[in-house]
Amino acid sequence: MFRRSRGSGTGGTAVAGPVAALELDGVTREYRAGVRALDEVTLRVPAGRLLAVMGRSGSGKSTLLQCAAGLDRPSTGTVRIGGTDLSGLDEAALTRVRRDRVGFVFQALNLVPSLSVLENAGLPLLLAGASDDRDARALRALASVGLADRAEDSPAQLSGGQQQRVAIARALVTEPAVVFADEPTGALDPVTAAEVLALLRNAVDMHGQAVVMVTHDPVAAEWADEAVFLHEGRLVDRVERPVAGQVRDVLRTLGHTRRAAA
Ligand SMILES: Nc1ncnc2c1ncn2[C@@H]1O[C@H](COP(=O)(O)OP(=O)(O)OP(=O)(O)O)[C@@H](O)[C@H]1O
Repeated sequence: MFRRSRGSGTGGTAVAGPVAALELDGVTREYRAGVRALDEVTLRVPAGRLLAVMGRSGSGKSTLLQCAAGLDRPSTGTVRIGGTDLSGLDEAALTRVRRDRVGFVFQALNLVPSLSVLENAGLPLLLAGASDDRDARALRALASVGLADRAEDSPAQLSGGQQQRVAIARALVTEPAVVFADEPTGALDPVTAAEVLALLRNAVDMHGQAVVMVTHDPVAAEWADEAVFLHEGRLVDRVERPVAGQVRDVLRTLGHTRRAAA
């Protein structure tokens, strides 16, 4: 059984200090003029911290993740990854930041079915042009999620939880400073979800990575050092060391249905 534990953390999202793994300053994203999917969001995620991003459907969570990860450009405001201001980068430089400093885990697993588990885990290294030690690094990443013995299988031969662990190995293989996870446990049963969350927690506690995780699940949020809450694009609340009951209360206050906050 996995036990939830937390590292010491290195301060809240709003605390100034040494260069943060991720910083958003006044980030606004308008898909249509006058309609703000994100509205002046400011937050700071130091290395060694797991942040849960919560809020009802349509509150801007995915938009925040996309802007923070350099997959989308804010309308106004600044995103910095490891101190690098993304707005100053052209597409090629932005691609390099995404490739070298960022890892992604999505609910839709998007493993490549025609590639082996090992090849999937090593894909970011292939895209980065690393050749010599690609398989060894991919195997190490697979070992870190307990799947070294499935390296030669195809993704279809694995369970949903195992596939999500491959997706985590793939996100960690480049040893990125920041890992973004969009509903990483949304499709998993509670035990398998706990295994996946333990892996993200381990990345934070053992390797000092920053993890930003979108989740609807108050129990998943308990694995975070801090939960922040979006409402109509605005960051309206934050809870240090969240516990599920407290998170449910905040979600209800923000108009979550009982079912969504269960
Ligand atoms: N590409 C787009 N074009 C126009 N509007 C968009 C686009 N993407 C998102 N939106 C709008 O921006 C707002 C925030 O959407 P977003 O997907 O970030 O919310 P969310 O909190 O992630 O929702 P969910 O929990 O349902 O995934 C919503 O009103 C949505 O309709």
